[in-house]
Amino acid sequence: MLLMSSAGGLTRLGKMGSVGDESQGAVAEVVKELPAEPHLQEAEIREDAATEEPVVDKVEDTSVEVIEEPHVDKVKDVLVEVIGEPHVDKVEDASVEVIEEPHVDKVEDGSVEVNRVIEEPQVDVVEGASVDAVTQKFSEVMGTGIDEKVDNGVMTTGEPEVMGNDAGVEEVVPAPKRKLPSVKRFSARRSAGIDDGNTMDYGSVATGDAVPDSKAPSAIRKQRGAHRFSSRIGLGIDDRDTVDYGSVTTDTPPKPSPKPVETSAVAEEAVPTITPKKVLSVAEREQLRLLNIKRNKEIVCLERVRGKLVDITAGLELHTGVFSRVEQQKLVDLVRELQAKGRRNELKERTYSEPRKWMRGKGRVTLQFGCCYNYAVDKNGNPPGILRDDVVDPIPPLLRTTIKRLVRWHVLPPTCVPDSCIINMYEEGDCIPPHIDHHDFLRPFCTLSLLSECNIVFGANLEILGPGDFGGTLSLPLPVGSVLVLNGNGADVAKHAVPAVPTERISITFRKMDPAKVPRGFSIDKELQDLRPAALPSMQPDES
Ligand SMILES: O=C(O)CCC(=O)C(=O)O
Ligand SMILES: [Fe+2]
Repeated sequence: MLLMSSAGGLTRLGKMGSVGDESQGAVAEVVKELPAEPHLQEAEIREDAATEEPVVDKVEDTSVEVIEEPHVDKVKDVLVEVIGEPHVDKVEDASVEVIEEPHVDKVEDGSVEVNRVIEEPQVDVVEGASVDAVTQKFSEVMGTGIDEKVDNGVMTTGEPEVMGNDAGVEEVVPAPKRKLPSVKRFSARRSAGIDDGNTMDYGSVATGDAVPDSKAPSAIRKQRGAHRFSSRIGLGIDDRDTVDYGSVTTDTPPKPSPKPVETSAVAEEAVPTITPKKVLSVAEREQLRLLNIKRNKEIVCLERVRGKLVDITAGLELHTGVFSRVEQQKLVDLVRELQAKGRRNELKERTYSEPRKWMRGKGRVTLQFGCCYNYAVDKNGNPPGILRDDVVDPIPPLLRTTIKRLVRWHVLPPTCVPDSCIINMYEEGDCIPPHIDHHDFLRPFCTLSLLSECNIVFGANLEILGPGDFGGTLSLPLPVGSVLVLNGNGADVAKHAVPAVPTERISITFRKMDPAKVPRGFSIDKELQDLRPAALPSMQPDES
């Protein structure tokens, strides 16, 4: 199998409920020193700058506030307390998928297997049609590496680099080799409250042909109840039989080869024929793109929450290979350009925020578009949430294009098109502390990763182990160019955090505002209305 999910290694971090009596004091100490949520201090730090107040005092206040479960005025029907972030004033009807015993198929030698069903998009499938064959054929036609090969963990991404307009292509650059994140196991035994000292394999992110950790030979086998994931299966394409799929049709027929010029000197020799590259149509490129996106919708993480086993990450989806290298570079260039503008005060005041940094894990640069999100009660007494009377800059064109792509490429549903975004610029050591995204934003929302891979940690109760160090039940690598979609329990039961990043990273979080909470005078961009997902590859063979 050539296609594989490049993401989804899972590791378990920390210990659930391990803050015992003796360590609690120490942890509390650490937390007191910690900036709880860099954004929390944004407004205050700006004020500090004006008033010359020491920043540390403010940070201590905020940090303490965070471990005291602020802002949770009302939590109804939610099996987990929202600690740490923030700003969840009211959680209503949060759906919690409680996995009752009948859903646990097997408990044998400590193993727990849970049936999960992959949402499979509807697709017309031609029996025996093979993605490999088609991508190979595309590859031959284009003369560039579209096929995807996995060799010792190094994958050549199949996708040619695409530049140009939204759907079209102006330039094709060979894709780079990139290392696959290793597939790691995590033990759900303890998080599921089954602490018998044995490690078990459970819930590894399904990865198609990804090679599991050698110490975890059964990481994939044990998912018998669940479906193994591959983008092919995710697309409803059964590739068990590989059939050569015939030629690829294009809108632009190839130009005839130039006739070889005969000269007396070479008349008898074979003259090489120049084979022109076929130009794929926009539609074909789009289909190819869809085939190359890997969609992991089976991220399972069981925790016992108030006595019940809960899949706290149900609803999470990791889409990898979404944005090409060139597209990523354009986004990075834009972010840097916006940062430069922010520094020159060329953006609206609350669009750009660059908090003072004074310790590891303190402060990320952020850029907000569409709305101003207030992370903590500000100097005017505004509560956390969208500030209805503050304006920030509108979403820049490239980010609007990115939103359109996310919908068209089946990453986000057309029913929840983002109308706001926040860019997080992490320098080495920066982090985002445990939080649940505010309910002024609808679900699902998503985060695009750029520049470097890092882990995001999930858990019903994330531990603060030190500055920028958070322990949770699940640590999920976020490859560059990937998009993590947060929904369901994954958005509302599990908290998430990004521990101190090893190297510079940018993420862009796209969210749709609750229509009742949008800034006054806000109107949705026409460009973002009536978006439709692209038709999925139909795999019809060429009949010519
Ligand atoms: O940087 C990330 O991947 C996560 C960002 C995030 O959690 C947020 O913006 O709310
Ligand atoms: Fe978040």
